[in-house]
Amino acid sequence: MAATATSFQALIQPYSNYLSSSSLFPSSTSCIASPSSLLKPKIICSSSSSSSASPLTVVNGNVERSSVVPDRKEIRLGLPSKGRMASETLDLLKDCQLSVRQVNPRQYVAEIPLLSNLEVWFQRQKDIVRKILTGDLDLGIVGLDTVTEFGQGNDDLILVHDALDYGQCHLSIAIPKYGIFENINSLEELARMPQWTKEKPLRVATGFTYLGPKFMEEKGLKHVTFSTADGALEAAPAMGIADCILDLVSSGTTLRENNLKEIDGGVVLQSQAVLVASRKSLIQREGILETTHEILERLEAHLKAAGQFCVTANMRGSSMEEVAERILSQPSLSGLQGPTISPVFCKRDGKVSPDYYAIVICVPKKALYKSVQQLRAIGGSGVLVSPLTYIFDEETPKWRDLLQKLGL
Ligand SMILES: Nc1ncnc2c1ncn2[C@@H]1O[C@H](COP(=O)(O)OP(=O)(O)OP(=O)(O)O)[C@@H](O)[C@H]1O
Ligand SMILES: O=P(O)(O)OC[C@H]1O[C@H](OP(=O)(O)OP(=O)(O)O)[C@H](O)[C@@H]1O
Ligand SMILES: [Mg+2]
Repeated sequence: MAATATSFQALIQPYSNYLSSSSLFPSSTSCIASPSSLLKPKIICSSSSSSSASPLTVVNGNVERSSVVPDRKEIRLGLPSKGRMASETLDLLKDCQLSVRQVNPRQYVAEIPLLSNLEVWFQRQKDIVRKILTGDLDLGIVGLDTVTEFGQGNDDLILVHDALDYGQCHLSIAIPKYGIFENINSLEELARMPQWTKEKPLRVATGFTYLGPKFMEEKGLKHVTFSTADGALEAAPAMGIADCILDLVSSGTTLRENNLKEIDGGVVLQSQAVLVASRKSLIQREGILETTHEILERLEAHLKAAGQFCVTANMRGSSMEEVAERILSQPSLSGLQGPTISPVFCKRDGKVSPDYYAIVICVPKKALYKSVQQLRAIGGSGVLVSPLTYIFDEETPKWRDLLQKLGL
């Protein structure tokens, strides 16, 4: 087993079994057995209202919950209260006709009028994850990085939708471009540097005090120590506080501006916004499965539609089959399940017959112009392009997955 010559060393070693799993959500992992939870003292507080009540254990800000969900009627959904995910989350819900009605921005409770048994609670992202674990929230929309860092492999967290298509970033190690790191370009090379010893370990600055040590341990890096700060981590190497950082990257601008570079094999996690839920809530709380099903169906149908345009065009031809053959001869015109073709009837010389055909296809947004060119090439005219609100599949694949995860 790899040893880390640090203040983490004593903490990591006894828990190496928990750290060695490569799965994000190993079924047997407990959230209390983690290096970061052990960084802070366990606070044991007794309930003052009842002498017989069992003490609450607060671990790394997470209150361990009982196996029974708190007794309340409403289903609670946590949404980011501020920051870069907040407005995009509200926009996504609005696009799914699930607009959130908030009386004023400083009020932390709101509603989605279409979902009558649901309360929305605006919270910091990490608190959404913590509160799902304590049972104070049932569902939440947050970044996968936050779920993974603060969920710490807890089996109660279930990803209902793992790709909401915004908030994309990755958690990555970055090292200086200069000095002893000039020719270092991979995690392997970083690990092999002779500079890191028991007495003088590699110093990593990160806000991810659970995932950081876990990743280094899994990659077999010896002699690593971690320090933490709440932001502007990119300054740490230049300030001499750390040798490298482990932080979120999206455009890469902050790294570049601070003379830092990513390295091969240094990505810990790819992240985007996800819908997460408490397994216990999903199983025990009345009405939650129906509400989750509706949210999930709308999300999936909207996300599928968001990448497509609906294209209609007119086309002359001798029959529907002949028109279909011409359309299907073009690679960008096959639509979702093939083209819809309807005859457009005209009266000529007193006789009603199909004069031309109207075709309807779904086209990926990225391929729109190519599709229009191909339509024209086979005699299409009067091409109309409109956005799509939803594409409902016969069955929601993610719903099937969820039922399977719940053993239902
Ligand atoms: N470039 C990025 N940097 C940081 N987070 C990003 C980036 N791009 C997307 N994200 C997502 O946004 C989340 C962070 O949002 P934000 O910075 O608003 O919150 P925060 O500052 O971490 O929250 P808090 O103030 O509660 O600590 C990340 O967890 C991640 O999922
Ligand atoms: O790759 P980029 O697009 O440059 O984004 C990455 C930066 O954005 C985040 O910081 P944030 O803006 O949240 O400020 P913070 O450092 O105070 O956390 C993150 O911690 C990085 O510093
Ligand atoms: Mg930052």
